[in-house]
Amino acid sequence: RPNELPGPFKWPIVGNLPQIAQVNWSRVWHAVDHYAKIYGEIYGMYFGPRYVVVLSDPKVVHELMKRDEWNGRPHDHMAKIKGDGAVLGIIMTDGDLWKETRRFSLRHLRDFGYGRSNMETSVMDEVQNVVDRLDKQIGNEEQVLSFESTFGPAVLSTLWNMVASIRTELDDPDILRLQRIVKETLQRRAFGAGIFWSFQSLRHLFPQGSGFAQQIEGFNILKENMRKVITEHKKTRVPGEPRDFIDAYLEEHENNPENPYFFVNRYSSVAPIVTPHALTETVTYKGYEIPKGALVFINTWGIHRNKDHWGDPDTFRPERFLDKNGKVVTNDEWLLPFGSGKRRCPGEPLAKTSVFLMVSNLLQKFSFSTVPGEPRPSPIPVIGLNLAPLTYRAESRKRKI
Ligand code: HEM
Repeated sequence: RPNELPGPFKWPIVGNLPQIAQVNWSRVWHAVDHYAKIYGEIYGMYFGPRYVVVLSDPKVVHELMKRDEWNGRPHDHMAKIKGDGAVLGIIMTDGDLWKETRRFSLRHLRDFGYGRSNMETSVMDEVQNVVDRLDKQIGNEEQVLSFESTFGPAVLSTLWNMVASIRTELDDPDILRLQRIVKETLQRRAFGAGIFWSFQSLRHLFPQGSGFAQQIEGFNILKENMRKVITEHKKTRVPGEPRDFIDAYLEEHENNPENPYFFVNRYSSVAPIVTPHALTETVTYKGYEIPKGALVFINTWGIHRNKDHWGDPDTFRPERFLDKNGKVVTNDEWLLPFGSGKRRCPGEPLAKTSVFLMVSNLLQKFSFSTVPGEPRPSPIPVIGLNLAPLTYRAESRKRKI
């Protein structure tokens, strides 16, 4: 195409998959960042037939993410399957439906405490549960503990209480099972992960090998669970007196029957998710023409590890976020874990409150260290739509106060 963005040489059919494989096939974001260093702040590459625009400069990201046309989503088959044939929810929709759903969800979640000061109290209750559990597990001695699914259910519980008025116990087997299914299902549809993401129609030929069959099974279990909770709400709700988000939604739906809100996606949104954007129309940017439908990756991995900006990105040095007067710098434009602009993560208040209260309270009471004689916890993440740590073990002891 004339005026095409710079990018690696495109092979017939497979596009840039050989170049991606050459850098790192299983950690695609390394390859994405590798070519950003060669082709600059905005470049294009082909995952098989899928054209992807990669943004690697925070200024460009902040600028473009304010614009509607850069904030679409790819209309993948999976989004439709989740919504029984229609693309629904917040994460995978775009246009008016997305705007309305996002506005509706945030407005009504706020009615039930989301982002308000009492949310902190609720998160603190959950943090206390984790502290109590560790306290019991550690006893009077130090213990080597395995950390997996330790924090997820605590964060989920706060959200679930606002959505469905259900408080979940930390070791509730149903919640742990659902959390595992969400994790496994998301891991199977990790973007950029493998040939099946690039050539989506191969799923019909290899339903098992592509993970397609397992994803459908996972989503069906989640939907089944949501349906049960919704049916229960329908039976017990009092019109005009919504107890939680589901009641508010049902009320809206009753008053506007043709209104297509739905929130099957809600469950999977509990995980931090970086989903590719898609261009809703053909755009010209700095003289380059970028076609409608092109996917957009925000190279946050590369931005967060940019040596020119951070100096020593791999060193744990939290004081880098303090200014000369010891105050926390909150507006570093190079730090965008929650994305930027119109689709910026709406879970940020809950995520930040949970991480702060969880980490500070645990470290106040306990100390954690590596286990002598065992390898350090692996820095290699498990890839879902987000990157999560593998299960790890840590020597855990109570602090002497
Ligand atoms: C540390 C935790 C979290 C991180 C780092 C994170 C990060 C992100 C990022 C990068 C996006 C993509 C933004 C984009 O498409 O441009 C996103 C979207 C989203 N996140 Fe989070 N998130 C976290 C926790 C949460 C939580 C706890 C919730 C639920 C309350 C949540 C709900 C969502 C939703 C619904 C979207 C889709 C927004 C949209 O498409 O309009 N996130 N998140």
